[in-house]
Amino acid sequence: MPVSPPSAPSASSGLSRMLAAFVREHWRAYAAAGAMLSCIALLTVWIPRQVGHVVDALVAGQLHGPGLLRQLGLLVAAGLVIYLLRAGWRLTLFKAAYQLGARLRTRLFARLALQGPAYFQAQRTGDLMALATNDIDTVEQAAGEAMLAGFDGTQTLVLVLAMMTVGIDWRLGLAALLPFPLMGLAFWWISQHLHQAAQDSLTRFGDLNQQVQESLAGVRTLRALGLVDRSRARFGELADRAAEASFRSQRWEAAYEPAVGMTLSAAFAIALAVGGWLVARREISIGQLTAFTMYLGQLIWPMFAAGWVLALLERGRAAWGRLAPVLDAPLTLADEGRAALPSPAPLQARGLTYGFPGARRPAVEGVDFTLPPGRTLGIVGATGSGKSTLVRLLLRQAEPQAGGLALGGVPLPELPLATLRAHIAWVPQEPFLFSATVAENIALARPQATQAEVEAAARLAAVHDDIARLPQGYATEVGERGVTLSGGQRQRVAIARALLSDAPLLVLDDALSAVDTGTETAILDHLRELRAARPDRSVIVIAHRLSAVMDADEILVLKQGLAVERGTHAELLALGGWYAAQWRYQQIEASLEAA
Ligand SMILES: Nc1ncnc2c1ncn2[C@@H]1O[C@H](COP(=O)(O)OP(=O)(O)OP(=O)(O)O)[C@@H](O)[C@H]1O
Repeated sequence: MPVSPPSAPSASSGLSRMLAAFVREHWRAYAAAGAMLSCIALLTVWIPRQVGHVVDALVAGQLHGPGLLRQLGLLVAAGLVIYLLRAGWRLTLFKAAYQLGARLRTRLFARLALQGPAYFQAQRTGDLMALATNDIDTVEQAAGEAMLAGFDGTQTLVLVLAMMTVGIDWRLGLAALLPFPLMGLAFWWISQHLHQAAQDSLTRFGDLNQQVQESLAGVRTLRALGLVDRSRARFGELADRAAEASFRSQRWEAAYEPAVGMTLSAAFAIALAVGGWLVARREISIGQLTAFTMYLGQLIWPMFAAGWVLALLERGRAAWGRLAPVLDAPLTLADEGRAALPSPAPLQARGLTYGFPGARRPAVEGVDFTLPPGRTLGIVGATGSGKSTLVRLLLRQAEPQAGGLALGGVPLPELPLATLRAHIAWVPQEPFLFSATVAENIALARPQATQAEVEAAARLAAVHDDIARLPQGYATEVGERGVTLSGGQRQRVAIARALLSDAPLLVLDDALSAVDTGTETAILDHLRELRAARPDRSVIVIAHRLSAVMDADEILVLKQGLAVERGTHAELLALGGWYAAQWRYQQIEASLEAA
């Protein structure tokens, strides 16, 4: 589901509230930048006035050699100071604006880190990535360029208007300003369209990002299925749409320029006609008319600034409209539990029931079990029978609709999530390896672990020899998603990671599916030996291969979410149900393979 933009007014007030809070916090930087801009504005309006005086003095023959040079020197010095102050305010202000970008990115990441899987199922990764990059850049520009250009433009406008009307001639001033209300109307009309265009452009960029993310993640599948051409065409189509949307937005932005140009041309024409008439009547001097037209020229900046600021704010509003719902989205995973975890803590499930949204029947229904500390629970069943759903409920990636799980008698929602996560070491069927060395990947949950501890965990997971054969051994970078390791090696690195974490409950969720039977036996033997050192460590083994659970203290057989059989390996064989049939089948399969 794409990130949906809320209505424009709420985005607008939200953006101004957020920006106001940011300016309050960084008021020193904004005040310093404002003061520099004020000096610039004063110097800017001083220059035409001075030029006017010089022109009048020259016309009257009162200014010669050294005096003229001094005046010119003053004007050059004023230009230089303006240049330095302009550099100063930009440096001061943009530093603050970049801090806003960094802060928003951190806030976004922190919020996303708290969301549960249900949230990510409803969001597109590429869209979220676009928010973290493109949309935040756009908001940052609203806080930097837009705020100060707005301030600068306004104060220049006020000063220039004052100089034109009060300082020179109010009738000439008013006459020259006649075309400006029309420009205001044009600005309003353009910004309405620009908001929509900017929103569209950001959304299209999100679509494009999503396509990049999906294509890169699934590049091998695309190649294997010969879908590269189709994917390229789709990508081209989305890139074209994003470019078109950007162009539409730029086109509306560019519309400010002719509006300013036409208004100023009209103002110049009026000023020259009315000014010429006033000069002829000797009500103003030629120098004053010169200064007046220079002031009119100076209005170009505030006008362009207004267009630019409006464009930046509209784009900022559109971006904030996409960002705010993600930053404020209610958490899909409540972390309100404050109870302490007793030790030892048996795991209990009572009437555990969960159905995925929209599913016709529950994925897990009325499941009961007890796993005392130090014991092993095996969970088996046909594919889709609800084994992984049970683990999801245990990790609180989803909340049961009926019944529940408790650790040491404390219902899971009453425990802080951090406590629950520290209690469980989970190895999924398809573990994720980060772009780091093998050693760092193993030591993920305990970065302070020594090399010897990392190696010991790798030996227990029967992956040490494989790692030793890698080019740089434990220091080998496994690259994005561990592409250099096989599926079975990745699984064993993840098992080593879980064993090193020392959590009291180890959950192997089909985590031995990609290793051969011999390696599986070795790992399970190691786990059994480990039990001697940590007698309170419990293990849940989910497997398709029954040899992985045959030594478990209790085995649960799931069928369409229901626990249909339970007992030890021997009891289940004696029962003659699904387990016994499956066991026989797998034994025959193994002997055929051996032959
Ligand atoms: N995210 C999901 N949304 C909707 N339905 C889902 C989702 N994940 C699983 N299911 C459904 O829930 C049921 C149980 O799935 P689950 O993954 O728990 O089975 P499993 O026993 O672990 O299967 P396998 O052995 O293939 O991993 C299946 O019918 C599956 O289609």
